[in-house]
Amino acid sequence: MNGPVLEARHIGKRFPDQMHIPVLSDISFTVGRGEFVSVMGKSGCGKSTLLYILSTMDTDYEGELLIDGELMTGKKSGRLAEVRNEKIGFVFQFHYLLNEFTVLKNVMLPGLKLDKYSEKEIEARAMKWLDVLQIKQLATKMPNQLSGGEKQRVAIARALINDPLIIMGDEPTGNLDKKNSNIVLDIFKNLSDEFGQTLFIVTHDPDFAEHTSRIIEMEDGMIIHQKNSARR
Ligand SMILES: Nc1ncnc2c1ncn2[C@@H]1O[C@H](COP(=O)(O)OP(=O)(O)OP(=O)(O)O)[C@@H](O)[C@H]1O
Repeated sequence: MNGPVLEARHIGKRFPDQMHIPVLSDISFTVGRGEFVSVMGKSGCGKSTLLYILSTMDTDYEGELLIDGELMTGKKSGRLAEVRNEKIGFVFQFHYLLNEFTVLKNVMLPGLKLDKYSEKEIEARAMKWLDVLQIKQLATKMPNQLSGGEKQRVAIARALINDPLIIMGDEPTGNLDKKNSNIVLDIFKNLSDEFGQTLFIVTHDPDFAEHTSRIIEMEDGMIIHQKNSARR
């Protein structure tokens, strides 16, 4: 399909214990193929809540969500899990690598859950991404032998293994020092520029956001501003 990768239509959210205060109100936007979008806003403005809805993990919201032109709202949990596994790659603030497996196996795991590629292909793809991210030499290491920045690069390789339509990130540089944040930012820019990867990243960091192609700015659960950055 050639329509938007992601489309939010008038999304709203209230938590059951605080029904009178909307945490999100009337959030509407689309993300097109190959866009590198960042979402900025002060702590508590609703960024993580929004990402949880966009990634289909929270199904209790107002409005509609479409991924790759398919309406997600009201879909059964089985279909939502399929869409998550096939179309979305996740990168979080913490890497969530499994300490009992090697780097290579960690990157391969989401691929092994799907029938999309054979095990041999998954291994080749994992090695390709480890190479692109310049951590191929770490393939046989265990996660606890890596630095924080290296772990986050492994997490990015893992997010790429199923050739996702979109990568969603929740503060992926939030736990990194400046040097490693810049490495991760360069990786995302490279994925966007060289591979046409669509990226949707929640961040606190204005320096990071400045390098994305569009910034969605939120305040008190609403979008207050959207701007295309100077980058393109
Ligand atoms: N399960 C919940 N029940 C009730 N209120 C919640 C729940 N989760 C989040 N909230 C409230 O919703 C608002 C938005 O929270 P959210 O975590 O989405 O903000 P955020 O912009 O991601 O913040 P941060 O940058 O600190 O991660 C906050 O006021 C928060 O207290």
